[in-house]
This record gives sequence, C-alpha cells and structure tokens, in this order.
Amino acid sequence: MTASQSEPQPTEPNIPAAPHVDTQLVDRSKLSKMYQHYVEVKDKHPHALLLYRVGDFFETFFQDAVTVSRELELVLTSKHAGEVGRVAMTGVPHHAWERYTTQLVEKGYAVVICDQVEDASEAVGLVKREVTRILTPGTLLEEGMLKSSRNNYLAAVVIAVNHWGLAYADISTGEFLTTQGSDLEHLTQELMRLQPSEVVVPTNAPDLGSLLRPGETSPHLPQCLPPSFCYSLRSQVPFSQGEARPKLLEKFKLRSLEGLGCDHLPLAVRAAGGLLEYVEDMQRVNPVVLQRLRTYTITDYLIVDNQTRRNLEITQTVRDGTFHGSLLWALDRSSTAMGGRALRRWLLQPLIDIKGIGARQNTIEELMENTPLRQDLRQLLRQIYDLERLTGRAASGTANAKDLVALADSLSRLPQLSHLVIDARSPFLKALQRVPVELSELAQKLHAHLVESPPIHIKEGGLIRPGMNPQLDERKATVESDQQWIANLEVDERAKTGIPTLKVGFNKTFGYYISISRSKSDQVPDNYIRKQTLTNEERYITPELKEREARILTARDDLNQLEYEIFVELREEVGEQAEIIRNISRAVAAADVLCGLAELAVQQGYCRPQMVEGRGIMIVDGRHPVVEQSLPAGFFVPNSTQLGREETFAERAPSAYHRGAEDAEERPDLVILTGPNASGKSCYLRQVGLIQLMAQIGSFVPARLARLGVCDRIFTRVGAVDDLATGQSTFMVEMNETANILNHATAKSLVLLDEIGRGTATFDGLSIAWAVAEYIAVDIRARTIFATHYHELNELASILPNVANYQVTVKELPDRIIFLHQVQPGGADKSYGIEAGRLAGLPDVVIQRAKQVMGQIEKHSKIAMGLQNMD
Ligand SMILES: Nc1ncnc2c1ncn2[C@@H]1O[C@H](COP(=O)(O)OP(=O)(O)OP(=O)(O)O)[C@@H](O)[C@H]1O
Repeated sequence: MTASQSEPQPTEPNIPAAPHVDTQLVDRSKLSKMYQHYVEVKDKHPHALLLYRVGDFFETFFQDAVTVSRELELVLTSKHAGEVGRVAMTGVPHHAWERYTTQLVEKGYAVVICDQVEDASEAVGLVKREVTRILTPGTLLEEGMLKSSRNNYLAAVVIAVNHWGLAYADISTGEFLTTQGSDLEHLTQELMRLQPSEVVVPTNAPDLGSLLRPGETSPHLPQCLPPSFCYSLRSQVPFSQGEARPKLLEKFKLRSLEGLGCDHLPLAVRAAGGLLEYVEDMQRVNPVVLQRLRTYTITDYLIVDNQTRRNLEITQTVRDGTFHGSLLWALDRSSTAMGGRALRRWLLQPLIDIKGIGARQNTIEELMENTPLRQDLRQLLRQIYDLERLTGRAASGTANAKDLVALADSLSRLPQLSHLVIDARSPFLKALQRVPVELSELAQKLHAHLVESPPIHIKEGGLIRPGMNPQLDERKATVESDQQWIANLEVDERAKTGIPTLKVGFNKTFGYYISISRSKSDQVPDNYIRKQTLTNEERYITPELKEREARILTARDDLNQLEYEIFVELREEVGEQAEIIRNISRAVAAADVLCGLAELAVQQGYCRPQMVEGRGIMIVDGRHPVVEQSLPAGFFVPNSTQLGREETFAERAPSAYHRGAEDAEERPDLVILTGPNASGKSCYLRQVGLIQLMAQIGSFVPARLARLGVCDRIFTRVGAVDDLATGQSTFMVEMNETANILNHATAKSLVLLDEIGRGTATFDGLSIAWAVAEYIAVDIRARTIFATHYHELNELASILPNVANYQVTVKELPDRIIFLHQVQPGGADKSYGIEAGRLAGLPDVVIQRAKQVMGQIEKHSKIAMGLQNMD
C-alpha cells in the first residue's frame, strides 16, 4: 500500500463530491433555469453576497455559499443544479434573514436580497424573483440592525486636489447634510467625528461596486481617508456636476440649489448627488425619504479633533473604549432614543454661536426652575418611541404593524406634550406647543384600524380591527361561519353515526378529516371517503367537508391579502407625513436633551456659565463632571481656573501682549502646572476642557460660577501610546500631535498639554517643552494649561508676562504624602516620583537606591535656564 493510499486525503468534510463553487467557471448552459437566473443576478452584484429566496429559505450558492457558511458558521452543503451536477449551497430560514444579514453586514459585507415577487402557488414556470434590497453598513433601516443610541451615517466624499466635498446621511432618520472644505486634514477630522458606517468614494477603479472592509486597502482610495472605515468604490459618473446637480433638484423638487445653501459649493453638490444616487440604488423597491439637504460649514462649530475627542473621553474611555466612564455617560439623562442620539451629536459638534448657546441655556434654566414641568415632561417623554426611525421604516416600506402602533402611541402623546409646555417661555419648549393637526388625525386613524398588539408578520392577518372595512368584515364572517360549521361537525356526525369516539382533526397534508377507530369502521356512512389508514384509526373526508375547507383556505388567503393591503395603505399615509413627523421629532429630541441636562444640573449642582465673546476663562470651584460622579459625594476637591485676558478680539492690538503683564498673575494665557505624580494634574486639565466643551453645547457646568469666552478649537495632548498600526513611536506620535497644535491653534483656542517631551532624553525633552510653551505664549497666545514634571519650566513665568505657575498641592508627612488635589499659585519643586513608586510596591531596596541616585544627580545637575539670553 502506498503512502498516499494509506493516509486519509484532506477533504472538505461538508462539501460532498466537489460541487461547483465559482459562478465564473461553471458551464451556464448546463444549469437549470433557477440557477441560471441566480448566476445572472450574481453577475450584476459580483462584490456582494447574494441571498436568493427558495421556498421558506434564503439560499446562497457557489462562492457565496462558502463565504456565508464560513462567516456565519453554517453547514456548507450542496444542491443539484441541473445537468452540471451539484453546486455549493447554504441557507437560512426566510423569517430569520435579518439576524443573519446583520452579522454579515457587521463583518463588512454587502448583502443582496433577491426575493420572490409573486406567489409561488400562482407562478407559471419559474417563480419571479427580483432584487428587493441591497444592504450595506451605511444603508440599514431594520430596527435589529441599528444601535438606538447613535446615528448610522453613510458618507460620500469627492476630492479635487486639496479641496473636498462631504455629504452624509442617516437614512434611518432622514438626516442629510453636505459641506465643502479646502484642507484634506479637515476632511479626515470630519469623518472621524461622524464615524460613518460606510463611505462612498467615486473612483475609476476596475472593481467598481466593491466594498472595502475596515483595514482593507486599495490603490484607488485617496490617502487622506482613514483606514478604519468601510469604503464603497463607485463610478465617477453620479458624482459629476452634470449628474449630481439635476439629481438633487429633482429629488427636492427645486429649480435652483440656492435654497439649500450649496449652490456655490460644487464639491458639496457632487458629494450629495452621488450619495443620493447610491442610496437609491441600494433601496430598489421603496423610495428613501430623506429630509431636505442642509449645508453646513465646519468652522461654524467648535472644532474638536479626533485626538482631543479621545483624550477628553467624550463618547468612550481611552483605557478600554467603554461608554461607561465617558462624558456622554455622565451627562445623558435623556428619556428617548432620539434624545440620546441628539446629545451625542451635540457633544461631537458643540456651538460657537453665543445666541445658539444662550437659547439652549434658557431652556435648561426654565426647566430647572419649574420642577413639576421638568418631571412631567420626562415622564411623558419616556412614553415616546423612536419616532424618527419608525417614520423612516414606514416611509421606506419596511415597518410592520407593531411599528405603526408604536408610532401611533407616540404621536398621540404629542398633544399632551404641547399641553404641558403651553406656558413655556424658552424657544425649545415653545417648539412643542403646536402639534400639526394631521398628526393627531393620523394617530387616531392608526389606532382605529390596527389591533392593539398586532403580530410581527404582516401577511398572515390579525392586523386590522373589525368595523373598519365592510369587505374585510364580510370575509371574516364567512370564514368564521365555515369554521363554526367545522367545529360543530364533530357533534353532528357523532349524533348521525352513533359513534361517540368520532373526532374531527386537521393536518397539513390532508387538511380536515374525520377520524374513526378501526373497530367502528363498518359503521361509517356512505358519503365518507377513506383517505388514510393508521394502526388504530381510519381517516375520512366528505365532499362537503372539503368544500368548506377549500372555502376557508381561500377566504383566509383573501382575508390576509386584504388586511395586508389596508395595512400598506396606512403605512403609505405615514410615509406621506414623514417630513412633518420628523420635524416634530427633532423638536422632541432637543427638548429631551435639554430636559435631561436640566435634571443633571439640578442633581449635580451645576451653574449656568456666562458665555462671552472675549478670551477670558474664569471658573470658580470647577469639578470634573465624570470623576465627580465616580467618587462618593463631597469627595471631589473643586478647583478654580483663570485664563486669558477679557479683551475682545476687536480690542486686541499688538500692544495687548504687553498689557497682559498686569494680568499675568490673575489671568495668564499660559499656566505651567506642576505637582507630584497622581496629585490630579491630568484631572484638572481635562476638567477645564470638559467644562468649556459642555458650556458650548449649551449645558450648565460643574462649577460654582463660570464666565467663559467662546473657543474656536480645543486641543489636547495627553500621554501617548505607541501607534503600532502606523509604525510610529511614542515620541513621534507626541511630536506629530504637538506639531498639529502649533500649526492650527489660534488666540481663540484652548490648549491642554499633559507632558511634552518625555519620550526622549531629558534635555532634549525639556528643551522642546520649553520652546513649545514659549511659542504658544508669545506667538499664538492660545489659552493654555501645560502640566509637566519639568519644574524648570516654572522659570518661564519670570520671563514671559502672560505665563503663570500653578501647582497641585500635597501635604508631606514624615512617612508619606497626602494628596490634597488643590490647585494653587506657585510651582512645585518636587515630583515625589520615588514616593509614588513606593506606594506602587517597588521593592524597598530599589526605593532606597533611587533616593541615593537622586541625591547624586541633584548635586551635580546644572540645568541653567537663562534661556531668555540665548538669542
Ligand atoms: N480634584 C480632585 N478631587 C478628588 N480626587 C481627585 C481630584 N483630582 C484628581 N483626583 C484623583 O487623583 C487621581 C490621580 O489624578 P491624575 O491622574 O490627574 O494625577 P496626575 O497629577 O496627572 O498624575 P501623573 O503626573 O502621574 O500623571 C485621579 O484618578 C482622581 O481619582
């Protein structure tokens, strides 16, 4: 026996007899009709996974079967596909398609659903099938596929040399925006803010239509696009001015784009038009209802770059990426899913417009003062479902009857909501005072038609209340009377035949039958027709029974069909009101956010910050909003902050820098913050950034008093980790981030630096830190807090008039130190690093040796800082 004979051959255990696995290689003429159609559809969607309806299953064949079985861990089998033999196959039950598709889409695949579009029982020849949906990560509508707490954005970008256009939409809520800019770095930052599930990019790549999964690269993808997203490569044509502009005009029934604010922004128009074409291509059967396109400018908002968003832990923590412990977690007291999403949007896009901020503050203030109103509102809001998404599903024809009932319930709460705010003064509450009458009527109609708790399936009846449609009632009555006749049959036939054990039963194969034990079969009347013989019983039918049965079955089908049609009509009516519902949903979401912020402000004792045009940041007894909530009440030590002169920008003249000297102690532009390890420097630094950011979303802030000049950008540089993905060292990451700050900060920015220059040799690091601080204080004059262990930087305050030293204090006891967490004027001269090492458990012998070494170094070190004389 040869070795090859004795050793088992490696075989795919689940693929019997090598079935075909490639649509390109199979001899199509030898495929049976259905498979030929499958291959034709697959040809049109080579980059997506094709799920094809066969009976009660969605099946997939050839190469897709291999992929789907691998990704979903389903059994890979094979099926006879005609003369050609067997082809690889796997499938999922049709009612569970959403669950399986979600998993595929989450893994970054596009999925094409090819469904039966005619009743299989009525089909002549092959059942007609069509592509009804193409699901990609950015075009989802189904409830189970979306996270209720965040928007699911689809973005489209157009890049022309250094200029770019960006459009984005959440097709589940209808939000649709576009913008244009001239620095590719801003495009990257904007994408990082949005975290789109999918980005559509026009290319002339040969593999158009392909979806690059996160991390996959393509030479056709512009370099400025972050690799962490899913990219759909599309043809350039719909992104051209000639196609995009008419597409938008037609969609919004306009003559000019002026009203949308993007007429003069060709790249924004091209991106929006391309996005629209893509969405329409993905939603084949039902139209997507998007809100009117809005144009925005990124500089109309506080710019928070990705680094800063991460460092300030706005939506997730740095350490483990969790929501718990983030700013959003600490602030979110919203009662609806819409409010939760809106708060997230606000936090990622704070305002710079004082009026806009003031309007939000006024609403919070009113709600804080009026406790009964706040509590009643919160109570009522909790009963409002996700109107934005329910409407989206209704408009696109994917809502079921449960969705419409939830929508009706929510709409019927709106008049109560408007009644509650009848006397309100602030703009966000006033917006709820008028509920369009169409919506109350719609809610009434939906409630009148739909049963209270309808089934999930919409084609199996049980949706519509009696008394709504005479035809429906008539058919129901017929079915019921036939059913009653069958129910009575057992009693009647027992009496007629004298067989007390006679029963009427039903099974799927024979339908209704009369069952009689075999011992009594000789007493069976002549009109009984024997259908089946079992061990102990005989089963019969009668012509009348079959006639009734046929009537019941057809009438039930008709009934279900009619109920379905009435339901679809109702759903379309909701779709027609989509815009009105979404407008009010936005108002509800905003009121909900503000109600939650008011509740938070009351619970946590926040104050209303006074927002001013100048540069001053004055915070009295500020607290860190997240750390405070994580500590027992009263444990957090409040600290005050004074930064930046109060001059307005109009006032600002070159001489202002020198005038700053008078203010340096009280209102420096740059604070050098020193203090021992773990004393609270980072916490203080972030606290100032978070208070500023919270104030610019219109929230109250954790402080006793605050007066804040509006910022244009917040920058942070905090710690550093190796960016292994891009092969950058800790020090290089740190330097890149620092360069970014120095190149983009302005006098209106807030800069928070937590250590610079620590990833290199001490003297290099110190020199860089010194030069950076000097540049910010003298050339940029951004309001800055610079936390450092380089105590030598304290010298800067004696050289530059707008620099001051602050320290976080500790109390030194003979055997240990006590952290007071208090920020006070002055510079610390010790780091207590060795003490921190001792607390962390370094062996005693190491601690003693470290003390000796430090003594030696201190004796010999001569870091003379007379740098002011250097040039
Ligand atoms: N104001 C405060 N009130 C109460 N506890 C505080 C306060 N500030 C900081 N802490 C606590 O002290 C811990 C250490 O603070 P932080 O990380 O800010 O120290 P640090 O000075 O930046 O240390 P290092 O120099 O080692 O980075 C925090 O986790 C927090 O729990």
